[in-house]
Amino acid sequence: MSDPTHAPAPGDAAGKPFIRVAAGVILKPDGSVLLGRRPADKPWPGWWELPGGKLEPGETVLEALARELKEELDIEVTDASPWVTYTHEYPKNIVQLAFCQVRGWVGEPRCMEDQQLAWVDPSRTPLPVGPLLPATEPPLRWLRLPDRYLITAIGGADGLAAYLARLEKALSAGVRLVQFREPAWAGNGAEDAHAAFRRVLRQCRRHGARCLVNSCHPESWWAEADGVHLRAADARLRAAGVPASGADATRPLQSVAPGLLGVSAHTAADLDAARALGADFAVLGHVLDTPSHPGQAGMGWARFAELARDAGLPVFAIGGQSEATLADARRHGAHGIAGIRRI
Ligand SMILES: Nc1nc2c([nH]c(=O)n2[C@@H]2O[C@H](COP(=O)(O)OP(=O)(O)OP(=O)(O)O)[C@@H](O)[C@H]2O)c(=O)[nH]1
Repeated sequence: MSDPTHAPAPGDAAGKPFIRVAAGVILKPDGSVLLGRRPADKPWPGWWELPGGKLEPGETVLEALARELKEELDIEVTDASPWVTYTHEYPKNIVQLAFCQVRGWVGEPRCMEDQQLAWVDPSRTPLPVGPLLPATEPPLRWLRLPDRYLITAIGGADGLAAYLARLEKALSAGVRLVQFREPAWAGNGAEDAHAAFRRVLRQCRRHGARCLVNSCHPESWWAEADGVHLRAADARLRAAGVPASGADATRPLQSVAPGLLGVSAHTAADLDAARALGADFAVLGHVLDTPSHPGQAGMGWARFAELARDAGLPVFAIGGQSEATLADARRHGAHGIAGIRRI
């Protein structure tokens, strides 16, 4: 779970200058990301950051990004998409950073401003460079989140063997984040579902994948998992400090469920709750029509993009998602895709 104090765009309530910045998360196909070391003549000299800089008046984020990466690295951006916009309060100013993923460019990045450059594998901890600017730590952490999130729909004991075979295929194909979610388990009740959860967990761990447990399951299971995924209503109650039935909403989540914290969201208020709780990510939808919500139209990509832009944390798109929609999801600001059937 991350530090919950970073709300987006608090304005300059503290009387500090408010600065808007576009920062490039320049990614090679092997997952490595480009960092730059700030030159000696700038504030925070020697600290590492993502390439980018301040928006000029009238510029969009993507325009500022393209200009800055040309000036700083001498590359032409050909494929960039918004990712997470995050606000950090420094002692002297408030910086709103629009982190954008850059997956296509022309030219070889080179130092144009006396900075030092390094390609690093974000999964390595500690990173093999010096200290990162405080506001640059969250995006490096978010890069460790897989971009596909599989949610179980086993149904009951009768379906378990077939499901485990499907899960094995998904894990072998590279899925590294799974959520056990069985709100209507059919069979011999909770004990049976608990045994199924443990089997799913073991299978995930054999592949180095993390398995979160949905908050529809008893709190007593949560510490066994690699994190918890809160339903939207549970997250709103917890964010408001209201005790939920069957769970002690006032107990700090970290003490009940160490590890990752995911939150389901359908509205801006749900995303606010996710951020207030310091969630690592949210799952927003449903975006496209899906058999899980028959007769209910999806929110569509335009609304998804609008909500994701202000979320302040990585957002997975859910509803009608599959490998075929991953590029669309990224273009609209998603970190990745989540789903039951086609992940
Ligand atoms: N490009 C970039 N800036 C960041 C990151 N993290 C972070 O806090 N910042 C802050 O965002 C602002 C970026 O502005 P900038 O690079 O255009 O300007 P600067 O203050 O370095 O100097 P300058 O305006 O004199 O060139 C700085 O205040 C910097 O501290 C990051 O990862 N990348």
